[in-house]
Amino acid sequence: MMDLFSTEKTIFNLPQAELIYFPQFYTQMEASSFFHTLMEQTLWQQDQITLFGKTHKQPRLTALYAETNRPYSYSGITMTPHPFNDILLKIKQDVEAISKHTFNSVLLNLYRDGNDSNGWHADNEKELGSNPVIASVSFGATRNFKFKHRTLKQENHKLELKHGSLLLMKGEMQKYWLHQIPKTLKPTEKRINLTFRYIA
Ligand SMILES: O=C(O)CCC(=O)C(=O)O
Ligand SMILES: [Fe+2]
Repeated sequence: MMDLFSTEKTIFNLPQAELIYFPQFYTQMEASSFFHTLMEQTLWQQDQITLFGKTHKQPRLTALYAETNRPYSYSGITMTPHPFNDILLKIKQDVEAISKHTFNSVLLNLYRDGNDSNGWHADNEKELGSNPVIASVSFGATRNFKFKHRTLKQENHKLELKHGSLLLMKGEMQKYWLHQIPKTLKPTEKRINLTFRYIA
């Protein structure tokens, strides 16, 4: 049988992190089909976040899907997951096959345009355990993923996350590094990102 996804990959050599990028995890055709289905089927919501005592709307839409209905909290938001659907299960299986890890939840982000963003953070909630493997799949517009080491100031990088790509974050990345999707002034179409996680 023919492989539907390409295993062509770039491994970044970074201190205290393992980052592996598969630019064409899915073909452009498959990726476009996933994008449209996820756009329509996902139960998107926009949460309020409190930062420095002020309440704002989160600058993107999100949705959480998981195998259990236990609530998950991050950045002061508690989300109640929806059960996995067929398309999310299919992507989860593909990502599990290539990463040789098991995931039980996925957080989806919808960046509606260049004004939507995701600020500097690490995915270091204690339910994720000490060195979590996080699999990040992107569909739609290309956006810059920026990542920087918390203390080694010269370690400041960016990667363009493309339509149909997979980025695996492993090792001590969530302990020693921060990442973000900054706003952009360039006219930018919608982008959907899925981060698969194992929540204990
Ligand atoms: O949109 C992305 O590529 C990153 C998403 C992310 O970092 C997160 O949801 O924790
Ligand atoms: Fe993240």
